[in-house]
Amino acid sequence: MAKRKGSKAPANRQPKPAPSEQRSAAADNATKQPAREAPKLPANGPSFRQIKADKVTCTAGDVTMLPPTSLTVKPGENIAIVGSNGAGKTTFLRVLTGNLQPTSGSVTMDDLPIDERDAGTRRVIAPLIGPVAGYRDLTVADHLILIDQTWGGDRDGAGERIAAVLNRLDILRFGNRYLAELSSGQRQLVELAMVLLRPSALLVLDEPEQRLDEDRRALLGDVLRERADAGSSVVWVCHDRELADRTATRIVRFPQGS
Ligand SMILES: Nc1ncnc2c1ncn2[C@@H]1O[C@H](COP(=O)(O)OP(=O)(O)OP(=O)(O)O)[C@@H](O)[C@H]1O
Repeated sequence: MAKRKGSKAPANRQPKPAPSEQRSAAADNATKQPAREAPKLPANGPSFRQIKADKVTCTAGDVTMLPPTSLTVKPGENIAIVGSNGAGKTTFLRVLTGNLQPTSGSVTMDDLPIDERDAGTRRVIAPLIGPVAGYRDLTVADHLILIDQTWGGDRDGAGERIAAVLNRLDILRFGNRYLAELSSGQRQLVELAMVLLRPSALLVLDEPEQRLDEDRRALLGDVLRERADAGSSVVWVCHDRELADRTATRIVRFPQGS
């Protein structure tokens, strides 16, 4: 039988794995790390001196989505925003992260305007606001590798970094699952892993305690405290007042002045 020209690999050389196989190998490494006492996650991002929202408002037609609100965030702060449904908390997080332009007022980082399309803004702020879209045919570890590599992680260290985040959130065993194979609480933890993994100096989280049981809420509190202790900052909306009280360095009630 005729052989196709050049189809035979040299005997002393293994064929190179396809990029997708390389990624899967890294994913396997990420999920095969031995279970151990989860160490604290290192602070892993750039820095800022001050992020300042100055009298921002948002309106849509005759609806006031956000009444005048001001907030200054400094490194190491862990600020929990609390308040009733419809008070404008999510709207404020979107304005703070540069996802939504305020109708009036301004948001600046070190005196420059915030804009989520700007790479400098995205390097500093890691938002988790609303549901995260995922790929049906990528596992949890595959998603994390995508994020790690997109944010410039070195390839050799990816498995270890991903295992550390999964381990810290006690979800290492779900690394090889598809997102559709997770419970809503497990999915919430995976989405948290996605923002914890990437470099940032400010985490902005909308109700990260949602769908978590009591133990996982306590774990979430520990992880957020660690981030702030390491000099990173956190601004999060929380409907669990007890968790907010024992976790945050500052509580801000919305609407302001109420
Ligand atoms: N796209 C929109 N168009 C018009 N009004 C909106 C829009 N999105 C939100 N709103 C309104 O803006 C106000 C603030 O909404 P927002 O989601 O910021 O509240 P919240 O404090 O996060 O509430 P919750 O605690 O229920 O999550 C609400 O009255 C809401 O109905």
